[in-house]
Formats: sequence, C-alpha cells, structure tokens
Amino acid sequence: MNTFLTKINSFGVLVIDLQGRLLYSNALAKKYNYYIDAITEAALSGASTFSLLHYPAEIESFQDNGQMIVLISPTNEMVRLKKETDALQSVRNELNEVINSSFDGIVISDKDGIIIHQNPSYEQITGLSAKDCIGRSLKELEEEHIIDTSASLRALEEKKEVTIIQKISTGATVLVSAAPIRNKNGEIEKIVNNVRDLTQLNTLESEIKLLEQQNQQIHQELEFLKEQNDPRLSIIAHSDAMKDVLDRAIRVSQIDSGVLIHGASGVGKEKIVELIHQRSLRKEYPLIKINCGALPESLLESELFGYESGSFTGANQKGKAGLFEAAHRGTIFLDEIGEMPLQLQVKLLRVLQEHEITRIGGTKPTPVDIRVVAATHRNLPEMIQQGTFREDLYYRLNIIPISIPALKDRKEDVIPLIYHFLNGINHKYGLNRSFTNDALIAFTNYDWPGNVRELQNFVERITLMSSNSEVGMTDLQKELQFTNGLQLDTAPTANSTLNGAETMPLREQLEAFEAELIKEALNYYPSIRQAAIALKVDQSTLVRKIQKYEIEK
Ligand SMILES: Nc1ncnc2c1ncn2[C@@H]1O[C@H](COP(=O)(O)OP(=O)(O)OP(=O)(O)O)[C@@H](O)[C@H]1O
Repeated sequence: MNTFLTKINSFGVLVIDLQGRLLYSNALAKKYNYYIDAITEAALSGASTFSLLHYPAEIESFQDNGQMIVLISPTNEMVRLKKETDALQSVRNELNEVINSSFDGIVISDKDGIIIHQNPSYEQITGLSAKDCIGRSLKELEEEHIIDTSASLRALEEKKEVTIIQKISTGATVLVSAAPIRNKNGEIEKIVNNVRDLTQLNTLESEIKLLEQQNQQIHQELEFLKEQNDPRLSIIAHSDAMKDVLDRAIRVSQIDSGVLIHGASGVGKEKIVELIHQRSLRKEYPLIKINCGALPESLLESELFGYESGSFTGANQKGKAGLFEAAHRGTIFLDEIGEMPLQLQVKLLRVLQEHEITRIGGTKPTPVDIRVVAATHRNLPEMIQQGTFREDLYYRLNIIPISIPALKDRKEDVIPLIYHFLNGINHKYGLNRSFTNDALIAFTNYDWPGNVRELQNFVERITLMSSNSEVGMTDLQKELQFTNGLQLDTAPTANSTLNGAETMPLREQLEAFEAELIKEALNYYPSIRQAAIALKVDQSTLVRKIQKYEIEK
C-alpha cells in the first residue's frame, strides 16, 4: 500500500469509469489536461505507452470496482533529462564549494559589470562583505571610492585579461587579475576576478628586506671579526683612548684626505695606517711604506721620485720608477715625516698639490693618484717655529690628525695586549703558556717606554725562554739580566697611573677585562647559551658572572 501511495504521489493519476468519463485527476495529472481524452482512450484500449509531442509518457492502468485507475509517468527520456539537470546542479554546487574554499578572493561579475558572486576569502582580504557588493555595479563602487579602479571594467573594455593593483577603502591593497569568460560565440558573459592580499605580500617583502639588512650587518661584523683574527690587522683597543683612535681611523679610511698620525715609537702608528688602507677603496692597490728618517737626503729623493737613465753616477742604465709612481692608485705611508729634509718637503708639497711627479733628471711629469698618510713622533708645530718644517706642508698633511697615546697612558690595554701576543706565540709554537698574577702585575706596573713594540718583544722572548708552562717572576728576573734598563716591580709605582687614578689591583683589572669581554659577547650573540659557547664556559658560569658584574642583557 505504501508503495502504491508513493507511486500515486509521484505519478499523474486519473480515475475514469468504464465509459471513459473522468471521475478524478490529481495535481500532477493536470499538465496532461489537453490530452485526457487521448490518454483515456489509450488506457481503455490496454496500451502501456502514450506519446504526444511535449509529453511522452508511460501509462499503467487497472480496473477496480467498475472504475479504471490510470497512472501517468514521464518516459525514460524525461528521466534522463532530469538526471542530467541534477548532475549539472551537483557540478555547480561543487564549483561553488571550490570557489568558496579558495584562499584567494574570487569575485564574479556579469557582462554589465554587476557583481553576481564573491567568496568568503574576498571579504577576509578586503573587508567588503557580500552584502556590500553582490548586486552592485562596479562602476558605482568606483564612483563611491570603495575601490579605486575596477579590474573587471577594464577587462570588459579591453576585452582581455587585466591585472592591476587595487586600493580598497578599508585600507587593503590587493592584486586583482580579471579574466573574461566567453560563451560559444566568443562574447564575454562574465568576468572572474582573482584577488590576492598585497598588504601581506608587502609585509613579507619588508620582512625579507629586514632579514637582508640583518644579513648584511652580520656579514660586516663577520668581516670585522675576520679582520680582528688576521694577525696582520688585529688591533687591540680596550682603553677608551685606543677605541677613539680606531673609530677615527675607520671613519677616515672612507674619505681620501691626508692623515697625519702622531705618536711615540712603537705605539702602533703603522698598524693604524694598514687599517686605513685595508678599509679604503684603494685596498686593491699598493700600500707603500718609507721611513723618511732612515735614508740620506739624496737616496730618499731618488727612492721617492725615481730617476731617468744616466742622471747620476751609479744610476741604473734604464732609469727607475720612484715609490710615488709605485703607489699609484694606492696609499703611501711617509713614516718619520719630521725627518724629511726641507728641500724634499718642497718637492713633496708640489706632488700633493699637482698630483704629478717628475723623475730626477727627467723633464716630463707623470700623473700620480696617491693618498698620503704621514706619521711622526716629533712636535711639528715646534719644528715650524724653528724653521725646520714647512708650515704649508704641515697643513696639507694634517687635514685629519690622529694621535696615539703612549702605552703608559692607556694601561687597560696592557693585559689584553699580553694575551694577544701570548695567544699568537702559543698558536705558532704549539705551546700552552700562561702568566702568573705576579708577572701580570709587574707587566702592568711598568711604563713601557718602547710602547707596544717593547711589550710584544718582551712577551715573546720571556714566553719562549721560560721552561715553565706558567711564566712567573723568576722567569722575568732571569730574562731581565739580559735586558738593559728594564725594571719590573710587582708593587704599584707612584707614576704608574691608570686614567689618572691609582693603579687598579690586578684582580680588579682582570675582572674589569672579563666583564668587558662578557658584555661584548652578549651584545654580539642573541642568547646567553650562544655567548657561553663562544666564550667556552658553562652557561651557568656565565649566568653567575653576569649577575656578579651586574651586566644587563
Ligand atoms: N693596538 C695594537 N694591537 C696589536 N698589536 C699592536 C698594537 N699596537 C702596536 N702593535 C704591534 O706593536 C709593534 C709596533 O707597532 P707599529 O710598528 O705599528 O708602531 P709604530 O708606532 O709605527 O712604530 P715606529 O714609529 O717605531 O715605526 C708591531 O708589531 C705591531 O703589530
């Protein structure tokens, strides 16, 4: 019965009497109204199909109680059409699901530029809801400045795919690609817009830029550290005075003006010149060094300017280029400039003014592009007063003055320098030497008149001569017997001062040095763990020391 009722509901039902008169018809049978007579006739004649142009149908009839019940159902063709429609609907649903779950915003407009669909991502990206957009014309949205330019309208106008950067009134910036969809006649029916969030891309872009900058910074720091590890260039500078010297040298290396370095013998003038040259744009060209006090006048002149063939007895037959020519495009370091004879000072001034030299015995000037860095331990202004140094040359050379203090005036550098030289020797000779505290105190209390050079020589000598792994006062005394005038004292002397204050006890100096190293490591490495690895100490030890020295991370 149930089956019967279900059938009844999905069939057209007619009830007729046996004479063919209509007694009842249900709603579905109404659409066959025009053909009732034909259907009745067919049913009475026992036919099972019935076909008219628009309503091919199957009929099923049976008699009951002197009446005939006729069931009318669409033919298989109709069922097929219905199935196709259902299938199309399900494809359409799937397509909608795909569109709606896309991370890109998708907006579809019709051929008149009216928005007919948008997916949820579009609202997430732009802040414009379906309510704001669907059914609205893109022209209107443009006029109301909700969007600045419509990609769809341009695609409709230009009849091709268009990609633009669009600004939305909500503040978002998006990349929109509008693609026309054509019917089989090639006419545009719809425009599909693909929308990407550029605000996010911009953020990513700035993040990449930031990473690149950090990368560059790290690269520069690495270069600096590499330089520091290069024994030819590493310059120990723990005192403020020496740090200032380094800062000044690094800054001056970037410009091409004359530099005059003042400082006693052995303070590190040549080291600073090397740094200036290595960091300058001239670093690929030679750095030529000459000590103006080491040669007699005539020889110094021929060394600097060169000579033509046969210009003086003993001269090379072919002539010879001088150091100015050899330093072309590079740097020339004139050490002990105060010792340069007056006559040569005049010639040097001409080179600096005219950027050309003429060889001895020659007539033709040769252009030279050189940077001159000069150094002296003499008091040049006093020499100018005495008439032994030319004032005009002094001002030419002294455009940027750098003054390196004597080692006794920057005692904070003594222990770091000792370790620097000691490490070099240990590494070179495969040793593992160290100094006792007494020895370090003695080193710090001494004034080192020969400055860093004297300290370096003494550290090298005493380390190599000692047979103990820890070099102490006995080794020092022994070595002193071979060294004239060097007197080391473990007690602070009246004139051994540190920044004008009394000499700091060694333990405090070592602690100050240790705190300084920890601060540097913490500044350089992003975490305490990495700083501890670099300093080769336990993380817990490092934490304890950070607390002890009250270092802020
Ligand atoms: N700050 C420093 N760090 C490391 N080594 C240094 C430092 N200062 C000087 N030295 C070393 O000390 C020695 C003497 O230095 P340098 O030759 O540069 O001194 P100078 O002032 O030019 O001497 P002079 O005037 O006698 O020529 C060199 O071996 C140099 O490497």
